[in-house]
Amino acid sequence: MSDAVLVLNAGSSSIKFGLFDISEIEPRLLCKGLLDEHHAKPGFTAIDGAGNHLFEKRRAPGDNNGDALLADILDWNNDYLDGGTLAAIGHRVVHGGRDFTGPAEITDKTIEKLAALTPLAPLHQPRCLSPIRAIRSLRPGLTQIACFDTAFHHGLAPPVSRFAIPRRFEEMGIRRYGFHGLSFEFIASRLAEISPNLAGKRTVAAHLGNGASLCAMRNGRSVDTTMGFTPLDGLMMGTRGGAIDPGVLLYLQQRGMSVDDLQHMLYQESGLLGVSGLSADMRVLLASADPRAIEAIELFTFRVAREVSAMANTLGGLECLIFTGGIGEHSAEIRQQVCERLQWLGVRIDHSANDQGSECINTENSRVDVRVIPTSEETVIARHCSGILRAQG
Ligand SMILES: Nc1ncnc2c1ncn2[C@@H]1O[C@H](COP(=O)(O)OP(=O)(O)O)[C@@H](O)[C@H]1O
Ligand SMILES: CC(=O)OP(=O)(O)O
Ligand SMILES: [Mg+2]
Repeated sequence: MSDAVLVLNAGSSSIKFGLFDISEIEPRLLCKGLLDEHHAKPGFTAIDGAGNHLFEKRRAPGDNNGDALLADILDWNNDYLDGGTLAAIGHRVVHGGRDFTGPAEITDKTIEKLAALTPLAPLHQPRCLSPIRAIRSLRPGLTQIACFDTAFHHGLAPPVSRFAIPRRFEEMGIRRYGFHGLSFEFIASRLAEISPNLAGKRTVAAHLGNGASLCAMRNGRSVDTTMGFTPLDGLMMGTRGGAIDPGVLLYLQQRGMSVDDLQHMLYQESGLLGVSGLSADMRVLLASADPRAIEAIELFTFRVAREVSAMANTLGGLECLIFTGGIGEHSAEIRQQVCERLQWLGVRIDHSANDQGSECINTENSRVDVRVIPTSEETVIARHCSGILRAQG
């Protein structure tokens, strides 16, 4: 066994990991899994690239110390690699701010700069930084590389990147950054693999997971996206409401709501959870007959379709629509509801292809190519790590 990289993807609702062999230019997935701190018995499970169960380690109920769980994964990796070397750990870091426009090797200075961005992604940044810090103390000599959700969008320029507020705030870095860039970068690479013709189309990629955003892209580049300065903007999400009239926030503050309470409401109590009053999990809502669940789903699909139209405006048309993320990949019902609202843009889906979750789900007479493409942020991170390690020799 040769060199490998371990990738950690700390999202808002899960911590995913992937172990990749990087002896060839294109990293090869060896195994992947979920680190589950909230399970009754915290621990992790691992499956191989074909989905076969490989390993499970569980701790006693309540023993959810993140550092101990990471130590378990590192120990298991050691056994699994059987003499192979763990060359680096790659991390998804949600906010790179102004300073990080591409992958970066982690140093104490990097950690300090990334920690300073916590107010811009309070749900995510601490979850990304905590394993980085833990591994620095568990394996001080091990190379760690941060790959940023914001980096794919770093070429966004005015007017797309700009808020209509006084310019002095833009000089402070208050602009639209965009997120889910590692996922969109993966989608762009898949489109190029499927056909160069597809990659050149005016495309909107819909990453619909616990967090959700759209990316307008063409020829492998982001030209617009729905998230902004923080991952609160744009679409409705599991616990985030997306775009909101800022006057609501002023009003609530004037009525005595504290900044912390407001932050909690916007990041943790809104979205599908807030509107349904039942759950942030789309599966639960789709299975429910409660009218509030139905209304939450209706608002979700309405907002996706509305923002797809806005992205089509930036692109000057819509030729390709991609669904990805936990909801986008797995829910035929949500894809159908979104596509129904986009018929005026020429979107037509084949219901049986959609129900089967086929890759291509548009009808022959659809003006828009509609695809379901499973994303892999972990693969993109492994590619960046491999590139950096190769460049270092
Ligand atoms: N079969 C399904 N039908 C509808 N929604 C699903 C399905 N499977 C997963 N999901 C949704 O996907 C969400 C998780 O998406 P994912 O992209 O994995 O999350 P994260 O944003 O944490 O990376 C879950 O909250 C759930 O709502
Ligand atoms: C940026 C973001 O919202 O990430 P996630 O989907 O993992 O919550
Ligand atoms: Mg995610």
